[in-house]
Amino acid sequence: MNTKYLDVLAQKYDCEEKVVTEIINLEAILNLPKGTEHFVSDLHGEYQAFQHVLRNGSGRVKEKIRDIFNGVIYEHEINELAALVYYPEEKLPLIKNNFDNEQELNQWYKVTIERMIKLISYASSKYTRSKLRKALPDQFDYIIEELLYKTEESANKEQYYTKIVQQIISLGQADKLITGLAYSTQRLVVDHLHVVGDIYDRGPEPDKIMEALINYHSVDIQWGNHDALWIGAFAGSKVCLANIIRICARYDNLDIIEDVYGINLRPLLNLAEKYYEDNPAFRPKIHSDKHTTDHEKLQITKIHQAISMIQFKFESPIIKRRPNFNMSERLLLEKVDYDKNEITIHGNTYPLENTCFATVNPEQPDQLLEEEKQVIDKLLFSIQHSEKLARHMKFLMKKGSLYLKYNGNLLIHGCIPLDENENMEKMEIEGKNYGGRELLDLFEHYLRHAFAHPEETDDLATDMVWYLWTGEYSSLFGKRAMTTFERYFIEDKETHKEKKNPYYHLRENEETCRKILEEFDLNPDQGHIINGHTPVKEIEGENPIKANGKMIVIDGGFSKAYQSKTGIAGYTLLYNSYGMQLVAHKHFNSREEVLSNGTDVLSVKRLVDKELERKKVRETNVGEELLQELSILNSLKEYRYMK
Ligand SMILES: O=P(O)(O)OC[C@H]1O[C@](O)(COP(=O)(O)O)[C@@H](O)[C@@H]1O
Ligand SMILES: [Mn+2]
Repeated sequence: MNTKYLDVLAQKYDCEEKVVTEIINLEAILNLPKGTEHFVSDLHGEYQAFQHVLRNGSGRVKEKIRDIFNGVIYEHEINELAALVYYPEEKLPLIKNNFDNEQELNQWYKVTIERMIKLISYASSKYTRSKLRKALPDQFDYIIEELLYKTEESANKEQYYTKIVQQIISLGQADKLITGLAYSTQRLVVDHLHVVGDIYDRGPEPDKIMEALINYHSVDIQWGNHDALWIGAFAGSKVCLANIIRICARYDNLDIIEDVYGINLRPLLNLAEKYYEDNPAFRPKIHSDKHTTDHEKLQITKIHQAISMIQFKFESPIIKRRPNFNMSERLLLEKVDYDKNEITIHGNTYPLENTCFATVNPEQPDQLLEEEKQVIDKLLFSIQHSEKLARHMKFLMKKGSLYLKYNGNLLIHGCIPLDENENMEKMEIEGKNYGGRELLDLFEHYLRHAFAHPEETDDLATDMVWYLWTGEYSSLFGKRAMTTFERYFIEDKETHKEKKNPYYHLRENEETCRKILEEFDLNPDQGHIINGHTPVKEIEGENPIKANGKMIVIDGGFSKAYQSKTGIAGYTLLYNSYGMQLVAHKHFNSREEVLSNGTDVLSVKRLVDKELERKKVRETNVGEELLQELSILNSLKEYRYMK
């Protein structure tokens, strides 16, 4: 070990006792049970449902409450306490309304604070004191620690405890303390959160999800295809930019672009008003809780057409300058017979409907009008100068990656592209063939390069981000081609089908999954692949746990738009020291419902895997880092203090 480095370290550990204390501390942590990991995916802008799952820890909060209080307090009190932990600010006034004198209220405060302290003590039992301290609300950490370490047997202590609580109440601090305790409990119940992709698109509040993640104590993100699309737009890809606006228009979510991220849509609207009319294929999908007027709907329909046509035009030059993307079949504007209003794809000719080709020059269909170019340039400028979007995208980059190896598992949104014979599919990039892990690493390299060079709009890295959205060997897309054009303009549904990568049926086989885990240097006996991206259709009997438990698919559809297909409202996965449990969530109606009757969204749990022995921190990613630190500290001890 480099002695210079040890000398620097010795400044922090300037006596033997300090080194020894830290060594003992790390050893102790290594022997604690591993913290609980929480996996979610395909949030698709559904902030309300997501934040509920975060607050209740996919049912963990209720479970802990039951562990302590089942048979001790009434069921309605259990529900009330749970609702208080999830939504303290909203629940407190509701409860307080029930009391008509101060004495009763104070008694309730006393009992509740005591119960919450018990809950925190239980929820933190597998953590060190230092970790617990970090989870406590700053302004009350001293007081809570005092309350936590009171010993029930001692009468003196009991008095002391009662006095503290009385003081808190009489000083008007009880609500704040209860709120702080509630958030600490939420935090202790889940140690680390994994978001396995697709935060953006379709739903109304992706920005709020981003804010929640930014404020979350410990999180990582595996990018989904929709997240990559947003990153691409911010990184200078005009075709990605057109896509995100198209999807927002389609789902009646343009306010995300306009109000949340502050992008002026006026130039696009002007263009849309000039060239487009009403068109049934482009009317927004309206959610029931939105009050969009007919006039607004018409405007959105026009914008939707304008931006879709811009998108199709931008696709052509990329396809032409990147022959290795192998997408010439997707040069659809060139396959249209503009006189006959039909298109020939794969040798079949189809009539076109709901077309909106007013800005298309049949001689050169991918040519953008000057106005279209100006609109997209202005949009790109505003997107890249939105402070809020910059903050969100930087966070996606900082915490995100294309895949993650974590505690022996492989987390990936989409797939590992495979051929029918289970071989890693290879893609040629700059004269070399890449497959499997190597291909994914290269994709990630390009995405990061594109992000670091937002001024480049047509280079390979930027085009590659779009490829990740829609290319046949993209690990995020996992399908052969995206049939957006066909779905707007061709009636025959056969043309709408998007053929999935063989991965999606091969992943049912245990052997395939083991092979993939090995490709990523993971132990196939212990590891699992955790996937999002493809909604599991419980309704049709599909099982999210595949390949003898090696493969877990957790996209159950937080996305409201997909819930009729899946039949549930999303899966989440919990992985604690005892094993893995999959939770299927029923529809989340509203926080009001949870608040008023305290009943939770009922969740069904399924055991995926049970650890034979309780898993310790030593066997985790964090443990690996701690072991390294430990070895450095041991070197320091020998070098400085054993001479
Ligand atoms: O349901 P929509 O809005 O038509 O979107 C369909 C498109 O979304 C995709 O499924 C990609 O989105 P997901 O990652 O959510 O599956 C495309 O394959 C498909 O073309
Ligand atoms: Mn996806």
